Amino acid sequence: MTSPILEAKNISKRFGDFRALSDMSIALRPRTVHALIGPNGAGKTTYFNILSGVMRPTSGEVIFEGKPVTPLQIHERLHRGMARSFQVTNIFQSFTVHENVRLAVQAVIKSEPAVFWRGLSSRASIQDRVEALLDLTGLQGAAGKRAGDLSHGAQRTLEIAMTVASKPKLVFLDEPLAGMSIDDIHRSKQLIHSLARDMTVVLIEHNMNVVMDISDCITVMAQGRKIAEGTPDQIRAEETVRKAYLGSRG
Ligand SMILES: Nc1ncnc2c1ncn2[C@@H]1O[C@H](COP(=O)(O)OP(=O)(O)OP(=O)(O)O)[C@@H](O)[C@H]1O
Repeated sequence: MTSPILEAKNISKRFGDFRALSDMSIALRPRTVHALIGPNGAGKTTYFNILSGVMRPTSGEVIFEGKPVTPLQIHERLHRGMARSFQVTNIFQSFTVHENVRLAVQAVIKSEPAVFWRGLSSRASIQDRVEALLDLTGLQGAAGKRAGDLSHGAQRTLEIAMTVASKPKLVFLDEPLAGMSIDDIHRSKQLIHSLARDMTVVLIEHNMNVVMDISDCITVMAQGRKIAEGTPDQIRAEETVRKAYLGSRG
């Protein structure tokens, strides 16, 4: 079996006396889509923040490609190949789509070790990378538009283009399909699938139909614990999952 690209071992998180996460372990296989789901307050965001480096755990360890990354900051994790989306607030609304993507590519070149970006510092290769990202995300047609004039769905897609500018090996997407129209959801599902050809995708998503469609593996959380994990078919068949969701609605 392939070694996991990311592992979390026995992660716990306390906020004062409140235990938000208890003993959460996970192992992500390379080039898969892995979803975190669970009722409101289950601890998904806290776990996501700890895995991606926004927050430190109270105890436990995060390991990327066999090396501990628990104490590393986000930018240090980016150097290793872990990227995370930060919602549309990262987009420059008055700049064009092309300019936004170019800025993301240039920002990575500035911050990355030369070895990672060797051959990508010339103007032509920056342009090539921008075109490749626009192509990947289907945003070529909108390249000259002001980002602020895009639909919500297209802005989220732009955010993904900017997040993967660094060619990460692992990308964290926080509710990438939230607030999207049906058409946008369909396009974004295909985009997430195509990302997983080159990288591992970890996402939090509330739309269960989408999660079932696009995930290779799903971790179900409730009250700060993992209550189930498996393929969409395995999760559908889990009685504990049904109970957790019904419990949260009832
Ligand atoms: N900074 C914090 N200080 C205190 N409690 C917190 C903090 N962040 C989260 N919590 C609590 O931890 C629990 C888990 O929150 P978290 O946001 O991780 O859940 P979630 O599964 O992402 O929920 P949702 O689906 O509603 O976003 C909640 O009870 C929340 O109130």
